[in-house]
Amino acid sequence: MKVATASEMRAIDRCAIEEYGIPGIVLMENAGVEVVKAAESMLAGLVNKKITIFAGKGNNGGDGFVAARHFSNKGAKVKVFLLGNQAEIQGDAAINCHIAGKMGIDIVEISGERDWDKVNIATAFTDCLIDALVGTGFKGELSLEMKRLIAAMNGANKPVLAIDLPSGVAADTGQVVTAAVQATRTVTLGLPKPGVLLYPGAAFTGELLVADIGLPQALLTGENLKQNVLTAGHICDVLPKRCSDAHKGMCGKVLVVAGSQGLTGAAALTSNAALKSGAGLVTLAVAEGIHDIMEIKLTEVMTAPLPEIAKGVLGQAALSPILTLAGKCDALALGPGLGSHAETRLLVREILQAVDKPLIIDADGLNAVAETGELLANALALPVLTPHPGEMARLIGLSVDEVNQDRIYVARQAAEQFGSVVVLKGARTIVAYPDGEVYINTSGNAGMATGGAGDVLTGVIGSFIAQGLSSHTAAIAGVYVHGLAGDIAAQAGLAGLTAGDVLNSVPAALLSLQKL
Ligand SMILES: NC(=O)C1=CN([C@@H]2O[C@H](COP(=O)(O)OP(=O)(O)OC[C@H]3O[C@@H](n4cnc5c(N)ncnc54)[C@H](O)[C@@H]3O)[C@@H](O)[C@H]2O)[C@@H](O)CC1
Ligand SMILES: [K+]
Repeated sequence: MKVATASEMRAIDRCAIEEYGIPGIVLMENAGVEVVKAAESMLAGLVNKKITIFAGKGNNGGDGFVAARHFSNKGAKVKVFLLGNQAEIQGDAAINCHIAGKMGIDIVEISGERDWDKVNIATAFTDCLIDALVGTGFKGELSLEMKRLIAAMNGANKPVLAIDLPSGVAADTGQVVTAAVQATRTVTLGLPKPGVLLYPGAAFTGELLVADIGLPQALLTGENLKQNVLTAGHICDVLPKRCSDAHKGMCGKVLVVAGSQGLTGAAALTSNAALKSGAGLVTLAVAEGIHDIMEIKLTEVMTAPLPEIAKGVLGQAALSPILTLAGKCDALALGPGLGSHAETRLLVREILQAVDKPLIIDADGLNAVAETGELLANALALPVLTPHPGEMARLIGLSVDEVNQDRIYVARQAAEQFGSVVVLKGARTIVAYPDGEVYINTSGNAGMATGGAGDVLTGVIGSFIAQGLSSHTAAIAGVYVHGLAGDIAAQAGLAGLTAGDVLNSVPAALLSLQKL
């Protein structure tokens, strides 16, 4: 499913109205009806239920007035609190406000303190609150009255249904500057907005329903919409398959260049993840000082000792053997736990210049890339970069906060700048491509915020590339499978989930996707 920004959604609405001739008031009617359906199922019926609607003066409030009518028709007791005066409402929202008034629905214009008393009484005795304050038209800082209403709703301890997105959540980024409605359920209209998928907005959204409000499918699936929700449907048909007479040499060979003194686990996790996600042969190239340890740690992975400049630290002398090993492999996973020695960074840059195999670059490999990103533009296959927000911040010279404020924008910029697929890790990992296409991942959980989880992801993506997937497909497949493996592992409990648990659940994740 596509994801639409506020301006894209406005353009879709406009096109539906002006080009297709669907009256805006029909869309608003459909939106209100869908909201009522969602409330009806949330409350297990509406007869005699007390419903309190908080409406703004825009079209989000208009949806609320439509819902008020249908709630009333279904036997609910409805009260609408309007933030402003009825006379200020315009267009379709004004028409629906007028009809609701004609139907005898109690509409309270919030102006003085006595109205706030009414708000407090209503929220105390209501069965459900409807947030129709503001949707995609939210701009700037919340007004004081809006903040006060949001506090009243959040303090009521009642089920809250938000229309389109919880008021206070920025539609395009998911940012919550001061406050936002904490919804139990959100009915988003037409297409999800980034704000209901990205954190912190996603945490305010509650259960997310996407409502069909009658917009033409062609508008909801247009190629101009560059954001997508990444789900199993995108990848279950493209995952690598083994033929029944397969032998190990046919199933993808991965070279992992990773690990250093004190960071041997990263190398082990990446290599094992490549095997667990189906690669036939995996070779780990490490500094000779840690080679014996890796031989003990790893059973199925082959290991290659390389010249070192200090114990466990690779330098430029490792270039030639790495290129020889890479020549025999289908993909190269570079970076986890390599360390930040200046000569190791130099080695990474030399590898990037000389290697002619598809690359996935993570962790310390990325820090080397930050200095000479243009090297990637000439890579044979589209490289895949997998930064966490800290690494992304270093890659593009922003702070971590700036990265997290607009994860889609930042990932997209980096993909364009480095001519690579960029996987910006974190809750709701973003996969961005140089042409601006973006996927927002939906698998995974908070238990995966644990050391080594990223190393596993690198191994999975490297393995998929080695098994013949394009970097383009391997990135989204790897991200989704990795999250799903984490979800399977989390069935035994979120707390204490380890990267090793994620790794061990990769085969089960692949199996469950094959069954779809
Ligand atoms: N044809 C359409 O455009 C449709 C729009 N729909 C609804 O309309 C919404 C968008 O409507 P609008 O563009 O009218 O905008 P909204 O209704 O989302 O917001 C505009 C209102 O919010 C207030 N507001 C904005 N920022 C504020 C802030 N920081 N503090 C306090 N108040 C603030 C404005 O003063 C105005 O009253 C969608 O989210 C959706 O719910 C649906 O009815 C479907 C059809
Ligand atoms: K809302």
